[in-house]
Amino acid sequence: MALPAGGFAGPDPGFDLSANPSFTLDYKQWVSPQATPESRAAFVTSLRDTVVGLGFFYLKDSPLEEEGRKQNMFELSERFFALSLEQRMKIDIENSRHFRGYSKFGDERTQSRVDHRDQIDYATHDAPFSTDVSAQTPFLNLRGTNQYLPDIVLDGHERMVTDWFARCDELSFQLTVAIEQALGLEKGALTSFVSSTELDSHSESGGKVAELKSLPGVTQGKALQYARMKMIRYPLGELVDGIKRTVDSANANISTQGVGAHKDGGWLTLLATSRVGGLQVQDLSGRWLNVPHNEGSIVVNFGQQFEVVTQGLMPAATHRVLSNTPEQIALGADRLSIAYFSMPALNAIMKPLPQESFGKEVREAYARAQERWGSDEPVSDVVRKDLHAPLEPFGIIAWRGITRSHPGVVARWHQGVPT
Ligand SMILES: O=C(O)CCC(=O)C(=O)O
Ligand SMILES: [Fe+2]
Repeated sequence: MALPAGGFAGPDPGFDLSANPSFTLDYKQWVSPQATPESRAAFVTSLRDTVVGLGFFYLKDSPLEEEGRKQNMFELSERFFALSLEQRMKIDIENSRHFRGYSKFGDERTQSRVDHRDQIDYATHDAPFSTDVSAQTPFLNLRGTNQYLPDIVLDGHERMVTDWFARCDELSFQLTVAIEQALGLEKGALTSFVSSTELDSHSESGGKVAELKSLPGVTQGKALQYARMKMIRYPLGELVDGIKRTVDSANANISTQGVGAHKDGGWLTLLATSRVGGLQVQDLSGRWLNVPHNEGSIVVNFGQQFEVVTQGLMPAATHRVLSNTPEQIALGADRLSIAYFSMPALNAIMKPLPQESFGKEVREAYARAQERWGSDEPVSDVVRKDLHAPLEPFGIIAWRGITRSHPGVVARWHQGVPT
């Protein structure tokens, strides 16, 4: 197969995803007044190639770019991180048994090593389950309300985050519809279990990739829709908020781990970046590729439940963020990002689809990807099946992922609860 324009035949540590046009998809081809059946078909074809080949791509001209929305969110993020630590700690994540709120610098770990970032976590805003019910089913503690600073301290916090979250919900739904087509699946096969949009309003069939587990305290047949979002900062400097950057035991250098190598645990991630780079994705052969900020685009990638459903045909991309690197120090600015994670419903049991359900185009695209990256078996810095739990509801996986990232919340609210 001919290499795509921009070529990357051999190992090239400097390879940059934005340099190759085949990794940028145009959302206007899929949803916009100008979209035509031909442009929609072209979008589905490009999506199939990027999803199967890497699982990481830029999406340009999505609604998140409209009306200055993205700039306004980054401006909100800058205002938040400019507040004193004392003010930021008013919404400390440890105040919340639902794992929502601010985590200070150095509090999070990936693969047992410290991540050098601080962030606010949000999730679908819902009335919490009673403590009786959630004691029986610990992951029901994930449902609940967010923490926001009052407008007088951070003007627009709740309003802007709520708006961004809702738009990401809709965008992730629209992309999931496109993915159903890219995989040759029936309409509703995926959307009915992964979207935060109400089940019945969109789906026609459903029941293909998951079933809902009945749980005490939960109405039979009701999907517990759930998504998360984070506003993240990767600050420069060896000392942040009085906390020291750690030293890498392997080489005695100051750590550049912004967030360590991982695969997202859920379904689909929408990541808005600011101009400071540092994000990298691992290709199928294990090489790290740079994913710099691309003006007018967000980054989209897939989580491990996508890997489960496609039986590994579409591995979730392993990625990481380097921070406080010489390039970033030269730029003199912190990296900021806003990540939205769509997930299966908490009570959905995801089922691998039989291989025959994928169209032959999918298998062909996979063969092309293996050739492109020179790899038969995907190589990753993350253990295989990290967050897979066959025959268990997704909530168990979500609970496992979040409890290992935030031991402080577990110590405060969930001592003795299985994680
Ligand atoms: O901040 C970024 O650019 C990536 C964040 C990320 O991968 C995550 O939080 O899962
Ligand atoms: Fe991630």
